[in-house]
Amino acid sequence: MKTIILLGSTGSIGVQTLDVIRAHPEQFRLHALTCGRNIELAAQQIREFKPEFVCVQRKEDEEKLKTMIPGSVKTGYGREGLLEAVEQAEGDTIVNALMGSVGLEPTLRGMKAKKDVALANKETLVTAGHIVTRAAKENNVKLIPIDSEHSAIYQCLEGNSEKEVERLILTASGGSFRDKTRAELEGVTVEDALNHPNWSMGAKITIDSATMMNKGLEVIEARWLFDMPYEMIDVILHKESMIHSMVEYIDGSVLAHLGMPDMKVPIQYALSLPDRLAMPDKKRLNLWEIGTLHFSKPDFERFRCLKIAYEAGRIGGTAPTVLNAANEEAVDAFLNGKIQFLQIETIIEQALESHSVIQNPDLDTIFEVDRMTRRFVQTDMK
Ligand SMILES: NC(=O)C1=CN([C@@H]2O[C@H](COP(=O)(O)OP(=O)(O)OC[C@H]3O[C@@H](n4cnc5c(N)ncnc54)[C@H](OP(=O)(O)O)[C@@H]3O)[C@@H](O)[C@H]2O)C=CC1
Ligand SMILES: CC(=O)[C@@H](O)[C@H](O)COP(=O)(O)O
Ligand SMILES: [Mn+2]
Repeated sequence: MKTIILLGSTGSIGVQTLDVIRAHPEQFRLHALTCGRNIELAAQQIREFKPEFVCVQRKEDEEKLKTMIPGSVKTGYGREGLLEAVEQAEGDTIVNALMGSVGLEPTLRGMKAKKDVALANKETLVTAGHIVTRAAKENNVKLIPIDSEHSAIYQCLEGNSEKEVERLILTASGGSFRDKTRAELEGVTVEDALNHPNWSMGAKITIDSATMMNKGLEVIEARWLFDMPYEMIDVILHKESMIHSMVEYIDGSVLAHLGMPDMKVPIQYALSLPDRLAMPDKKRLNLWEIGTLHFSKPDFERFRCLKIAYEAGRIGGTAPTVLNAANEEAVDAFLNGKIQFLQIETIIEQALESHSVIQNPDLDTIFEVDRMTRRFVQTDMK
């Protein structure tokens, strides 16, 4: 029986993680959960899964939540509450399904508390990949990818020597606007952008997918998870999202991971590996029904965020921290109707241009650069 600490239980990945736990009560038990502001859903989850510790984002919500759940459940709120959740004595594995760089500190504290981390929260690796991967090694804990592309690559690497890898190939759907020209992106709406063709996900990642910053963040995520240089990480457009990613070896063999787009599969694998558990109700991939899969090379001028992310990744140091923080702020502004879709990339470029990169930053520097970048973007948008 594995005990789970789930950060971000009310989000898209969080809810699907609970689906996996529900389906395998003999394998997994929920020890703690955290949510942001959706305390109604959290209260339902608490009544069903009976965790011993729960945390919400705001103090006023903690008080409200206490009136909705059994008095025996311990509660917390905010940053301290998140850290208390990951430092619980019980809990083998943390599932980090938080959105944004708020997930960084809980990941590091959880590793220090000797917990394995199953990571959906890619922003953590983008903003401080060198610190997170070092913490995993120093504390001798596992850092397991949940992101579908990285789960695919992880599986395609299994049983093979990393020295024989020629390149990693991340597949990209192209997002909600994959068939639009750059000119057609002028004036697209939030509603259109949130309409992802293949995946039902949280709002922020769905916008990232539409700008293709999601793939840029994933390139940086892959660089840290698999310790590969950017020259060995490629992106290919594949609109069906059925090949989840590939690894090409030095003999020309390409290993791919295929399946229907469904995040429960990589979530379950991250919790059960090296074993695989059954998923009886899952819609199976029938290639004879699908017939044709499509592939093309991404145009870096059309998908400028992908180019910007590669550049920031290659510069290194605090550049990816700025990229991530500026993107989080810009996407939030777009979702709230404050800016146009194409301004997202412009804002990120401006933030990067005005920043003097610090190489090999420590954690305090990362936090400071994250804060300063958010302030820069917010001031710039006024
Ligand atoms: N959704 C997907 O299919 C995939 C997601 N990912 C990655 O997984 C992560 C989560 O994505 P997704 O589930 O879509 O996101 P959602 O926005 O759906 O969920 C985010 C979760 O984090 C909580 N949260 C947000 N901000 C805070 C905060 N400041 N303090 C505490 N809790 C907070 C939310 O709480 P509440 O809602 O209660 O406010 C919610 O539970 C992201 O990094 C994303 O890139 C990766 C691959 C696929
Ligand atoms: C499900 C998942 O892992 C997402 O990150 C997904 O990959 C988004 O799709 P695209 O970024 O390829 O549109
Ligand atoms: Mn992904």
